[in-house]
Amino acid sequence: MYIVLEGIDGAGKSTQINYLKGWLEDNGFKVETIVEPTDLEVGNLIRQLLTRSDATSDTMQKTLGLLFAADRLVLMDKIEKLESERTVVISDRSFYSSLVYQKPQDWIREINKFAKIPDLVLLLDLDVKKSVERCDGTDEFENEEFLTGVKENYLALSRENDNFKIIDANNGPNKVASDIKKAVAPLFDICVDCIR
Ligand SMILES: Nc1ncnc2c1ncn2[C@@H]1O[C@H](COP(=O)(O)OP(=O)(O)O)[C@@H](O)[C@H]1O
Ligand SMILES: Cc1cn([C@H]2C[C@H](O)[C@@H](COP(=O)(O)OP(=O)(O)O)O2)c(=O)[nH]c1=O
Repeated sequence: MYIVLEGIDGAGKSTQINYLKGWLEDNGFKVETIVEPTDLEVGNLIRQLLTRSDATSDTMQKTLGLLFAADRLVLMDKIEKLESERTVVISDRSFYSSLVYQKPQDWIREINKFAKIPDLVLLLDLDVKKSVERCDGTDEFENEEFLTGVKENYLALSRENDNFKIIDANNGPNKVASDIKKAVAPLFDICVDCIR
């Protein structure tokens, strides 16, 4: 099982992944978490480029698109191996992030053709103003105008793909965690009514 948390910067992905991992482990499942970009060589290069003032330029967005795809490629074997060992994989971001942050979208789809399609995408939908408030502003993407476009792109993707479930990330952490559990429970035959 390959589950992905998506959402704009500061939506609560890292926070919720830890809750979800613990809950699934309490229900008897083996769980591994991964994050994009990785902390490997390509991922570290990406994080450096994200702080450049021209990070949102057309050329840099194409460069970043290629680098994110290269960084992701390495993860595909890891996901395959974990799934073969019946381990649940929960990822902080996926190729959907490239589709909503980079452009042109048809080209991004092309260079990510290798990427595995998640069984479930939990889109943590947060108000853009809250996102900017929560972020430290180190990367160029963390501005209201850019993230407004990203949020719209996410919602468009959720309308086009039936593996997406939208979670209201404007609520407190416990309510968000409860909504995520209710969305995930059916995949694991866990009783939804037992979730507080
Ligand atoms: N539901 C929430 N309500 C208020 N603050 C939150 C919530 N979830 C996370 N935060 C805070 O917002 C910031 C970003 O959370 P994080 O989980 O790192 O988001 P992401 O991984 O999506 O960037 C952190 O300071 C975290 O403590
Ligand atoms: C995986 C991925 C991330 N990103 C962006 C989203 C974030 O702004 C940044 C990742 O930096 P990060 O600090 O991990 O942000 P977040 O905690 O919000 O995930 O890279 C892309 O633009 N394309 C991608 O394919």
